[in-house]
Amino acid sequence: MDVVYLTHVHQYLLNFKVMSNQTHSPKFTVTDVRVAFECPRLFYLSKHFGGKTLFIPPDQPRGIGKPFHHFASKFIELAKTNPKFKSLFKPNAKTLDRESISLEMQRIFYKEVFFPALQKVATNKPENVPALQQVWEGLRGLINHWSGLLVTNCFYANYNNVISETFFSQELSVTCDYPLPKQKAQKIEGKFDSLIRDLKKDRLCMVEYKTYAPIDSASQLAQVALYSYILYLHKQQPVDSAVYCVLPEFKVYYYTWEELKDTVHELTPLKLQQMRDWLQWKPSQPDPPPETNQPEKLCPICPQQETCQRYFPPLPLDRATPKNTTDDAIQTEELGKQLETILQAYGVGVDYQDAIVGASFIRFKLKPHLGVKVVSVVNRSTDIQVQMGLPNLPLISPQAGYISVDLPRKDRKAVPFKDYIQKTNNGFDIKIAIGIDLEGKLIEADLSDANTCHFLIGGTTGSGKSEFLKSLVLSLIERHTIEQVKIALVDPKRVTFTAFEKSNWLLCPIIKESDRALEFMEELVTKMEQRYQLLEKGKCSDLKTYNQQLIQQGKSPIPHLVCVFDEYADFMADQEIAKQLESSIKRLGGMARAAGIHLIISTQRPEAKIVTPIIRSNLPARVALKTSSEGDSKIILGGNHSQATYLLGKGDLLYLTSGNLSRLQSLLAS
Ligand SMILES: Nc1ncnc2c1ncn2[C@@H]1O[C@H](COP(=O)(O)OP(=O)(O)OP(=O)(O)O)[C@@H](O)[C@H]1O
Repeated sequence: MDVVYLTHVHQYLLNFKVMSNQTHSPKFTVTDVRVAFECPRLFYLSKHFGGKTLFIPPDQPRGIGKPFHHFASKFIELAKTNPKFKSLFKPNAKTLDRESISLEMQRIFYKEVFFPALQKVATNKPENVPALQQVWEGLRGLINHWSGLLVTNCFYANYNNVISETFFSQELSVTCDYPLPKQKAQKIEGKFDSLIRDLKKDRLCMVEYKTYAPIDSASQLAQVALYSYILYLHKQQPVDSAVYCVLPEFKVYYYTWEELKDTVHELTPLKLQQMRDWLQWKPSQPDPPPETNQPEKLCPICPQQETCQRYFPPLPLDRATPKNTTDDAIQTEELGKQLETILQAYGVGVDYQDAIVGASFIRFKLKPHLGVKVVSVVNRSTDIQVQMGLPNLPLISPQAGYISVDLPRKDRKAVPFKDYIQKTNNGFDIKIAIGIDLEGKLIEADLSDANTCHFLIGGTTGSGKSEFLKSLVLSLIERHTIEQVKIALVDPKRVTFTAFEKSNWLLCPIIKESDRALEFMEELVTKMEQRYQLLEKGKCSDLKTYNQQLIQQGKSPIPHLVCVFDEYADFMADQEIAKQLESSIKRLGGMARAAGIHLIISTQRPEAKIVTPIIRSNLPARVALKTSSEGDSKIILGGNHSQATYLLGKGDLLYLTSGNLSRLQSLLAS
């Protein structure tokens, strides 16, 4: 045990003595409330011993929060006082160009404030320069966003006042006595980053900056809801909230006061009471503050991991939660009942029917009472997330006879490839493995079927797209001979398909360059045309029948060709290449199935300009792994299918074929 830790414990015991003599409760900050939502143990440790409380994902920058906050408020200060900023908004609002205003504001701020500071740091502490460069990246996004707001506000305010009316105030300390049951109250203090006004909406908005992408959106919501509430008390008017995540890329999470006001009263009193109870706990007592309900996500990046492990050692075995199936079933039943109760509390009457435990999530079946609309359950997804402490919104969908609410499993299981796919010969059926359904059944797609002959696959980084593509290719290899199928792999990232580099099933070496990819797509078109001529001669409608004919004549069949194209967005940056690629996909998509040629095209960035309508309409089957937005999900799955954004990543996927959407877990091949 180190000395610092022992000193902390000693300090704590002293504090504890003082605290336990107090009759009134300790003060909480809004940050304490956020931390308590994220992890009661981290809350406890930070209140007693201090220390860091941010869960920063490992790949994101550290130590830039303070300088970022400093420069963000410097920017507002400069914008309010420097006449050059004002003059940018002098022309008629209709003629203002947001982009050039943004660049000009960045230029002035860089010259007058940021660059001198950077120079100083470069001279005195050159090791801090990279961090400052990241700060600048974040500031650019922020200034860009604000320029948009200022331009809009110019329609509603005189150019002279628009800046001061927009940036209402900064870094303001606020406090309130939050009412608790039995006439008690809890003092809460907080210091928010900025208060701005959207003149179009005629709304104040509290802004929190974050220099990393927060892991737990539920606690973020609880935090901003509390700020909005305190500000509402102070200002006596509705106050929206926004979280600006400035890095790794600028993103705004916006919550209206109407969305927040219920949240705050539903969540805060119970949490405040729990926080008071947790703080009373002493190491010698039973029932310490519980661990976070997202241990998999948060514990590995906990800033006080070691202290926590020392302070809250695992329970002895006889007290640890038993892990037998009866208890699992009881827990599932309890969760189902909890869902029922939560929805009931919002006036949404449902009956919990039963649950199916899948590899990565549990599907709860809820039957809405007669007259209860499905949408009223869907609309409560944020409340379910917050009340049940879920890392993401749950996926809620109407099903035949019930509404399904999918909640993530804490102990999710991988589905090993070898358990489902054995070396077999599929004969003329060219099938690929998609994943395992809730009943544990392998779902496959037959590439000869017009609905599943070509695939569009999308998913953000970490969604499990590469693993999915690998298991798909392996399922072809394991069950088909090289006479039945040949595979072409296009891999601009150069790392996805390395395991297949020497495979006998490859039609040609793995394609990594855009020129070669274009050439190859042209070759596929030519091959398709040649095959059509053969089919015509043999009077066959497709390759399957033609091959049957060949085999009857004692000849070798012609193999199906499956082209798996990873990250094709990388090739769409160049307009000329994009056009040619699109034209090949169009020709192949429309006709290649009959010739036994199949396209499986995947992208990490399913943006409209990459997944163009032509590409979409020629790739009928879709697989969406977790996407980074609802919009991306809609682009892959079409229509209004925004669900892929609520998937859990790591191979959790939605498979759309002939209008049916199924949630599957992809196979993991070692
Ligand atoms: N089917 C699966 N079952 C269990 N874990 C999986 C599965 N698929 C992926 N994973 C896990 O998720 C992580 C990310 O997977 P993968 O590399 O395939 O993601 P990706 O979407 O291709 O992301 P990137 O584009 O960043 O490589 C992997 O480390 C892997 O361990």
